[in-house]
Amino acid sequence: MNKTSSISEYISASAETVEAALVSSLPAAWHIPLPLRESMNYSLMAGGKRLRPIFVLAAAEALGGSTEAALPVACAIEMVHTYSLIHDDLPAMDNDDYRRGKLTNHKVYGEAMAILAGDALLTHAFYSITQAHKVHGVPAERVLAITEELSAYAGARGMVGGQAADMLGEQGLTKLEELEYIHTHKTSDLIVFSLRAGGHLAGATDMQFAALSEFGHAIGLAFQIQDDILDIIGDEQKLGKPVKSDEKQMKVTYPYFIGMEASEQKIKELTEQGKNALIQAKLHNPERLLQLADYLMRRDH
Ligand SMILES: CC(C)=CCC/C(C)=C/COP(=O)(O)OP(=O)(O)O
Ligand SMILES: C=C(C)CCOP(=O)(O)OP(=O)(O)O
Repeated sequence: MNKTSSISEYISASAETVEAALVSSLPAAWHIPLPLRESMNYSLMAGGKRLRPIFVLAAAEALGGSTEAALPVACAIEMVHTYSLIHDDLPAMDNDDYRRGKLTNHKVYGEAMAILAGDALLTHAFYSITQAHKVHGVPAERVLAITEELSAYAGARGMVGGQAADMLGEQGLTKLEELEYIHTHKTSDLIVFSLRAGGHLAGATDMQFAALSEFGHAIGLAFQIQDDILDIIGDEQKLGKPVKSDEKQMKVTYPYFIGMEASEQKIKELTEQGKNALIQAKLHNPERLLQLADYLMRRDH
């Protein structure tokens, strides 16, 4: 992809590359019960913006690394994200019927198979990461660091912890800091992981890792606030999932806490803050990451 293409063209081309890799990520030769294989592929191949894998590729590129070798890690984070959406939609959690413009996984395959598809996608993500070393020759110590970070950012002290706090918060949040904790872990952590994984693949320095983390944290918070705004004013067709879902579940969100205008202002501030952190780190080629941040601030799906 040449440097002068627009950010939308860059996103479409990167998403296509990721999807091609995802299609063959679950080997056809493996003996897997058919409904489980279908249920995994149903959600994995249902579309979605592929934002997190694009961040892996763009971060590797920002540091002059290979995007080809980054693909197994890009696929891995999309598998973790997809598992989290399957489980988030279950009756025991958000109880949603539509996701990515299609019926949710449990609506098609039943709750038991949806839970198992999520479990299998999470497990397969760790297998996929090993392929960065075995197939693409990424040094084992870099793959080890990525594995350790995925377990941290996706697990109990990361996304799962954030989701648990979100569930507990439905009983009544009183402080903005509590909401920020939830967003940091539920949403930012996978974005921070994606950027840092790109950093590991390309051999980032400590200063570069710090900038990638700060950028990811800020962009992740802005992303979740935008998600909550779109839940109020967004278009269900474009989003591919129901709106007014937060209100239905009486979820306390940024627009509820500080109002719509202040939430939009907060998104702008966080985006600027994230971009500044990146600019100061003087990466080799940060353009795409900076453009992605601006693009996400204006997104409608
Ligand atoms: C361990 C699990 C299940 C994690 C889920 C994490 C997550 C970010 C869910 C979607 O959040 P949301 O409910 O705010 O978004 P949406 O509007 O897409 O449902
Ligand atoms: C963290 C949130 C808000 C869940 C939805 O994430 P995305 O908006 O990235 O979902 P897809 O495009 O992958 O479906």
